Amino acid sequence: MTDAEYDVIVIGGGPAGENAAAYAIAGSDRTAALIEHELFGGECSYWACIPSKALLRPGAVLALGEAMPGVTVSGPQVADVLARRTDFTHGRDDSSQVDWAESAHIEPIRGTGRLAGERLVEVDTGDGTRLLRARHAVVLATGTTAAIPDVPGLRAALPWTSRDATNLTVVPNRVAVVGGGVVACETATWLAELGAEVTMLVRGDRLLPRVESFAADLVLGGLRDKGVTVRLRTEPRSVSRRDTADTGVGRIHGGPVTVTLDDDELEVDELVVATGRAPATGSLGLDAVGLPDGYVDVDDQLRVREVPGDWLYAVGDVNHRAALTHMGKYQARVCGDVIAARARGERPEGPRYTASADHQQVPQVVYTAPELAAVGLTERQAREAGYAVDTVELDIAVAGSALSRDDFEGRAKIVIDTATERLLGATFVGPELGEQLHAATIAVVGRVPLETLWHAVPAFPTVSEFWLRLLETWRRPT
Ligand SMILES: Cc1cc2nc3c(=O)[nH]c(=O)nc-3n(C[C@H](O)[C@H](O)[C@H](O)COP(=O)(O)OP(=O)(O)OC[C@H]3O[C@@H](n4cnc5c(N)ncnc54)[C@H](O)[C@@H]3O)c2cc1C
Ligand SMILES: NC(=O)c1ccc[n+]([C@@H]2O[C@H](COP(=O)([O-])OP(=O)(O)OC[C@H]3O[C@@H](n4cnc5c(N)ncnc54)[C@H](O)[C@@H]3O)[C@@H](O)[C@H]2O)c1
Repeated sequence: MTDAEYDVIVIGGGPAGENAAAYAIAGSDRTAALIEHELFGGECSYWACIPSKALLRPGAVLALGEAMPGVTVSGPQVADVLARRTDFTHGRDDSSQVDWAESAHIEPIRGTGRLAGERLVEVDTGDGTRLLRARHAVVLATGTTAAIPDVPGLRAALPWTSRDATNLTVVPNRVAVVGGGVVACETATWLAELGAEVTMLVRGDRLLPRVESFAADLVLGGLRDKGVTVRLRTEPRSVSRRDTADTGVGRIHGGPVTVTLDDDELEVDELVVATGRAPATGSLGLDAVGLPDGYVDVDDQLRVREVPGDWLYAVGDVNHRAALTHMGKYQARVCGDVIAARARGERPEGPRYTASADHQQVPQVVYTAPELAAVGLTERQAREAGYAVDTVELDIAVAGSALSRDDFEGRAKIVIDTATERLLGATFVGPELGEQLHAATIAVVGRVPLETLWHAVPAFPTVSEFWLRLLETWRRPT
C-alpha cells in the first residue's frame, strides 16, 4: 500500500534533480516530488561552485586593480570576503529553493530516498517511512561526496574536505592540499590569496591531467607565483594529528597535522583532501532494481541501462558523464523533456531528446589565476578518438588584451579536424578568459567550418580579437 502517487519522483534536490523535476512537469498538470535529505539546492549551492567562486572573485579583482595604473586597491579583507561568501550560500538556509520548488508546482519532501522496487521509492523522513509510487518516472540525482583515500591515519585526523574549504570560517596559517585536480587547484588559489601558507601534494607529474599540458603548466606557474609550494610526484604515506577535535565545518579540526611523505615530513595546521569524488549511491537501494552500487550508467536519454520499462533515469554527477553543474542541468533538461514526451504518449526522438554535448563538447572554466577555459577535445583526446588534427597555439596579444590590464598574459590553442576543417576543441588560459569560452562552445557544438568563422568578425578592441589571430595563423601556417 503506497502513501502517495506522483507522476515523477526525483531523488536528490541538487541542480540536476531540480531541473529534471521542473522540465518533466512544465506546462502540464503532472505532479512531481523532489526528495532531499540535506539542503535543497545541493552541493553546488552551499558547498561547491557558489561558495568557491565567491571566495575566488576578490583575488581576481584585486589582481586586476593592481595591474591598472591610476587605480589603488587593497585587500583582501578576509572577514568581508568570508561574509560575502556566506551571503551567497544564504547561511545554508534553503528556504528560497523550497519556495522555488513550490512555485514550480514541485512538492519538496525532506528525507532520504531509496528505490524499493519498480516505480517505488521509500522515503525516511526522520519521523517515519513513506512509500511513494511514480506513475511515469523516477529520476536519480543524488550527486557525489568527497572521496577520502585509504592513507593510514588520514580519516582519524579529521581532514578538511572541499566542504570545509569552501565554508571556511578561519584561514589556517599552514595548510596542505592533497590532489592536483580542479578542486585542489582552486582551493590552493583562494587559500593562498587569503593569506595561508599552502603546500600542494600532487600524486602525478602535472596538475589537471585532463587539460592541454600547456594550460596545466600555466596554472602551475600561477600557483607558484602566488607562493604556493607545489610538490609533484608526492603523496601522503601516513598522517597523524594531536588533539583532533570535531569543531564543525570550516573550523580547524584539532592540533597540528604531521604528513609523512616518501622522504620527509610536513607539519601543517590543516589538511585538505581534494582527491576526487565518490557516487552518493550507498543507501539508494540500487540493488532493489538489480543494479550494483556505484555510478549509474545511462543512455543518451538518461535512462538507466539494464533497467527495462523506461521508468528509471539518472542525471548529474551520479551518472558520471560530465561532473559539472551546467552539464548536469543540461542532462536534466533533456531527461525532463523525455519524461514529458512519454507521459504525453509521444515517442521522444530527435536532438531535443538526446544528450549529445556531454560526450565530446563539454565546456569548463577553472577559476585559478590564470583562469583556464576549455571546451571539447584536447589534441591528445582528439587523436585518441581517431581524428587527424591540425592545431594552432599562440600567445594572446591583441589591443583588447593589452588595454584590459597591464599584466595581461594569455595563451590559446584550438584543435581542428583536418578532414572537415571544423573545431574539435579550444583551450584559453589567461585573466578572465572564462568569459570568452562560449564563442568556442558554439563553434564546437555547431560544427562551424573555420571558413565560416573567418566571417565572424571580433569587435575592436576586445580581447576576443585573439580569435582573428588564431584564424589568421590557421589560414597562413608558418
Ligand atoms: C569544491 C567544488 C567546486 C565546484 N565548482 C564547480 C563550478 O564552478 N562549476 C561547475 O560546473 N561545477 C562545479 N563543481 C561540480 C558541481 O558541484 C557538481 O557537478 C554539481 O553539484 C552536481 O549536481 P548534482 O545535482 O548532480 O548533484 P549535487 O549537487 O551533489 O546534489 C545531489 C543532492 O542529492 C542529495 N541526496 C543524496 N542522496 C540522497 C538521498 N538518498 N535522498 C535524498 N537526497 C539525497 C544530496 O544531499 C544533494 O543535495 C564543483 C564541485 C566541488 C566539489
Ligand atoms: N570550476 C569548475 O568547473 C570545477 C571546480 C571544482 C570541481 N569541479 C568538478 O568537480 C569534480 C571533482 O573535482 P576533483 O578535483 O575533486 O576531482 P578530480 O578527479 O578532477 O581530481 C582528483 C585529483 O586527486 C588525485 N588523487 C586521487 N586519488 C589520490 C590519492 N589517493 N592520493 C593523492 N592524490 C590522489 C588525482 O590524481 C587528481 O589529481 C570534477 O569533475 C571537477 O571538474 C569543477
